[in-house]
Amino acid sequence: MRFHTRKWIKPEDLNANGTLFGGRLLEWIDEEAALYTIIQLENRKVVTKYISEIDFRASARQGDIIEIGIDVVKFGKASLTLSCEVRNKMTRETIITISNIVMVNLGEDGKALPHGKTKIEYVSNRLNND
Ligand SMILES: CCCCCCCCCCCCCCCC(=O)SCCNC(=O)CCNC(=O)[C@H](O)C(C)(C)COP(=O)(O)OP(=O)(O)OC[C@H]1O[C@@H](n2cnc3c(N)ncnc32)[C@H](O)[C@@H]1OP(=O)(O)O
Repeated sequence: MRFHTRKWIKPEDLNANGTLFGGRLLEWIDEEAALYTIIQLENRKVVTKYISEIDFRASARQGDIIEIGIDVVKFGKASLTLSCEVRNKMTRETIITISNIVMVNLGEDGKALPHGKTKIEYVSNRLNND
């Protein structure tokens, strides 16, 4: 799993217990999954279709740095299924895991459209193919 993004927990990210607000973390994960999908499928029109069980295993506190990891579970026809792990950068403790996030590639009409991708592509590979 590659951990692309880091976030610094600020006062506005906290819940009433003084720990990281779960809704904020899910917002960051959704954005990360969308960006990952946009880059992999080379299409700006993608949506989140389905998110499986979310296991909050630990929390984070103000000042902590967390990192968000995304991996590909499978390439479907119009879908891309991702998994996610968020961990504390300092302690390496896992904060959350999500096994399946299904993103769907859309056409101009807003309907599911096959993306034609079958494997992860890296920028360096794309540049070599140009
Ligand atoms: C380079 C940088 C650029 C930067 C650029 C910035 C832009 C930065 C903007 C980012 C922004 C992004 C967006 C953020 C994430 C939202 O916030 S998205 C908003 C929340 N999501 C939605 O509103 C989606 C609403 N749902 C829908 O519109 C329709 O259900 C959909 C997605 C079009 C799918 O319709 P459908 O009739 O179910 O389609 P269908 O063909 O049956 O299924 C399509 C695929 O989904 C799968 N699927 C369907 N239902 C399920 C299910 N329940 N469970 C699992 N899989 C399912 C199917 O198996 C199928 O997979 P494939 O076999 O094709 O691989």
